[in-house]
Amino acid sequence: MLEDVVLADLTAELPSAVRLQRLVRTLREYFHCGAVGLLRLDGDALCPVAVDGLTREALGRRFVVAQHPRLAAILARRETVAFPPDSTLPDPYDGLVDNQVGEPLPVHDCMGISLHVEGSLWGALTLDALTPGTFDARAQDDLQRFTLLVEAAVRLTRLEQDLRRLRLSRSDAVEGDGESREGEIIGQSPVIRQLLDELAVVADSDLPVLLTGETGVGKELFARHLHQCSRRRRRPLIQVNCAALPESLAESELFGHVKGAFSGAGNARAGRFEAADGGTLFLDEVGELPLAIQAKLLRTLQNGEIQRLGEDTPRHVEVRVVAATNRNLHDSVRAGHFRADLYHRLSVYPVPIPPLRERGSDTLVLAGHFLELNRTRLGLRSLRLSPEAEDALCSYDWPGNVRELEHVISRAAIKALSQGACREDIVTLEPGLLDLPLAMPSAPEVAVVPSRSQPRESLHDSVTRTQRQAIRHALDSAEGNWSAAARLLDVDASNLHKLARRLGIK
Ligand SMILES: Nc1ncnc2c1ncn2[C@@H]1O[C@H](COP(=O)(O)OP(=O)(O)OP(=O)(O)O)[C@@H](O)[C@H]1O
Repeated sequence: MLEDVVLADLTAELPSAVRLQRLVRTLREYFHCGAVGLLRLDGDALCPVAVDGLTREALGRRFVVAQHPRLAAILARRETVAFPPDSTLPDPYDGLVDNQVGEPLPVHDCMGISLHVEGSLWGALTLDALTPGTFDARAQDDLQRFTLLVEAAVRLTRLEQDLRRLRLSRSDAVEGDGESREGEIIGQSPVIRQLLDELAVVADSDLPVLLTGETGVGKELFARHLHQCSRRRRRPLIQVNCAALPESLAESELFGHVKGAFSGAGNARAGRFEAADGGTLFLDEVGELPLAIQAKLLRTLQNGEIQRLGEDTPRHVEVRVVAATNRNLHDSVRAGHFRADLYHRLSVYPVPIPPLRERGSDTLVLAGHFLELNRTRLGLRSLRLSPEAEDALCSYDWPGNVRELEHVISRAAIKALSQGACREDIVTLEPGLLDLPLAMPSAPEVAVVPSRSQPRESLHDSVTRTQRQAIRHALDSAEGNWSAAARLLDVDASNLHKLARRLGIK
């Protein structure tokens, strides 16, 4: 029964975007139709918040109601409005239905109904069926009946969003409620909301996803979120950092090996692909994968089979691959460092994660989140930013993105505490406290001329000291992540490793 399925989803602990996504999918299955859209009224336009059977472009659209007579007719009434195949009114989804490949919609059935939440018009639900006659009188009645459930799901989502907003707006944190959770995606800016909506849609498909974006934007966090939102969430999520895989071990790490496959292979071992069977394999920094392994990865993506090193018989694996990179893979392909065919396989669904500087007020929302985490860790009653510190955070460019912000706040909080800045249990972060990390020098700026206090330092010593400083600083900023540090210094990760070893940096 449709009611049972929807009710189960309403009471299950699901991210709200996933709940709405499952709802439209359930409706599409129940009504045996080609596409279902749940649209929220935003000013003069209807904006899809969950779709099934429509292309991803539909999600980013604003359908201005006055330009779409079908939508206007649906919004004008409180009961099901049906458009039979002979209706002359244009369908707003022309070219957006998934199997249309941009073709105009053929003769089809359509029906829709307006949705009301807390007494006011909220939006609309639309259904399109490519087989005329699908939406008979009974289907129209059913839609009317189920609308109550759809409205309940929308109301629940709204309540959750209000609660979340309330929680985040309490920058003046009250006594320890410990509600700020690590690993949670924080952000209310339109770009992040749209991103989350998009991920909710793609999560349930098995399409490979390629997350791109600068260092520290949260690619790993979003990859985890994608897995959590997918039907695979009870199965493993296995992460592989491709930059940390030495070429000699990469094959056995990914695909496993049999006993004696190479010297040192004392026992047979399953690789990461097998470990991720039924779940998700997250290939972080995929742009760093050695070319020889790229060919093998491509084969696995093509036929779903892996071959353990030293074994002849292939094994079948059922794995969804999510990859991430902060390189421009187009450039890597052009430079011959990345296979074009693998690039096309991995980027079936590319998801660019926006840099922090494009997320508007999210900088302060995130700062509030990290402050709250530090407050709990440091056992403080209250911790807040001074207005000057807020201004400084907002006017900074954040080349290291959210990771850099996280560090800035942690350092500033600890510094404030260590300097005894506590007054009646309230710590105010003064702007000066942010100066050090905010002025994070890029590599060339670190290369300072020896100071007067070291007049006899040789050129060699001076260079070594500067290199050491720059590497430590970059590693510190990148939280010990070598590839991220290499990117901050604009050097190759393996060169950085070599140089660090020579300089005695562990
Ligand atoms: N929207 C967000 N909400 C809360 N925390 C975030 C958010 N985005 C990123 N973070 C935090 O910032 C840090 C860096 O994120 P993450 O490691 O996912 O970035 P990344 O893009 O994978 O970086 P890199 O390319 O350098 O590996 C992590 O501690 C993560 O939890």
